[in-house]
Amino acid sequence: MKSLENTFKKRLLAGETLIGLWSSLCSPIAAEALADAGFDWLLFDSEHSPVEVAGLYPLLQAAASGSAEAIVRPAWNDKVLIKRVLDIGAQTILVPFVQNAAEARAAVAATRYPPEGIRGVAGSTRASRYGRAKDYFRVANREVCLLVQIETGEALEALGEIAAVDGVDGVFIGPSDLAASLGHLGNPGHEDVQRALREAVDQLRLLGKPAGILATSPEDARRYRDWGYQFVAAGVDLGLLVKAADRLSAQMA
Ligand SMILES: O=C(O)C(=O)C[C@H](O)[C@@H](O)CO
Repeated sequence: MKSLENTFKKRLLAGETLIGLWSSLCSPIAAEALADAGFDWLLFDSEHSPVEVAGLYPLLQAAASGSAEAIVRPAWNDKVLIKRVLDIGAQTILVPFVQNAAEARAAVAATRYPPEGIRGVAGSTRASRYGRAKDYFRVANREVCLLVQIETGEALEALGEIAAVDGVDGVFIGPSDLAASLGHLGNPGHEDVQRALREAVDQLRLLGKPAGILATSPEDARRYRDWGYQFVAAGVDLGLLVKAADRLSAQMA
């Protein structure tokens, strides 16, 4: 038995634009249903949802049969959390709150087995197909896709050095946190924030590093895609559910 190829990474590095959905629901039923909704990727967020590593496991299992590639956002740039998320079979991870090149290098090291990094070794995990993937240790480092998240003005200042870190495959800009950091909490649509988002993608394009972002409306998602963001979450599952429920109840009022 062979290791699974990371097709998200392959497509991203080939320059494809990949449209995804952000998942905060922490529901294996929702994960299974959404994984076949036609998105290229589905991100399970354990930073801003109540799911822990044990709860991520059934989400990854549920999404595995679908056409969307699973991505996990660990709660923090923490080598233990990253190791545990990789062990349960996530191949692509989005590491939040990376502020400078040193933090980006720490994230890279956490995702790599020695000698390239410091990831701890487990014999039988979902990642190694329970030890049956004979090529696993040979290809594991290569198949990890590391996306790092920029969330502050300080991190934007360091964008060039973060993007240049070997092993960083893509840079995701978090509009909500960036808005807060730039003094516009709750208003990522503010012109200062939008200008910063546009300048960030322009800079990343010049550096040849894929840029990602989260939108909460199709209009925003299309605009970000048109600006050159290459992996774009077009919405959040919980938000979609709430909007649809509110609309239905209003129609019945
Ligand atoms: O800054 C952002 O934007 C994010 O990090 C995404 C948020 O955590 C949130 O909107 C996800 O539901």
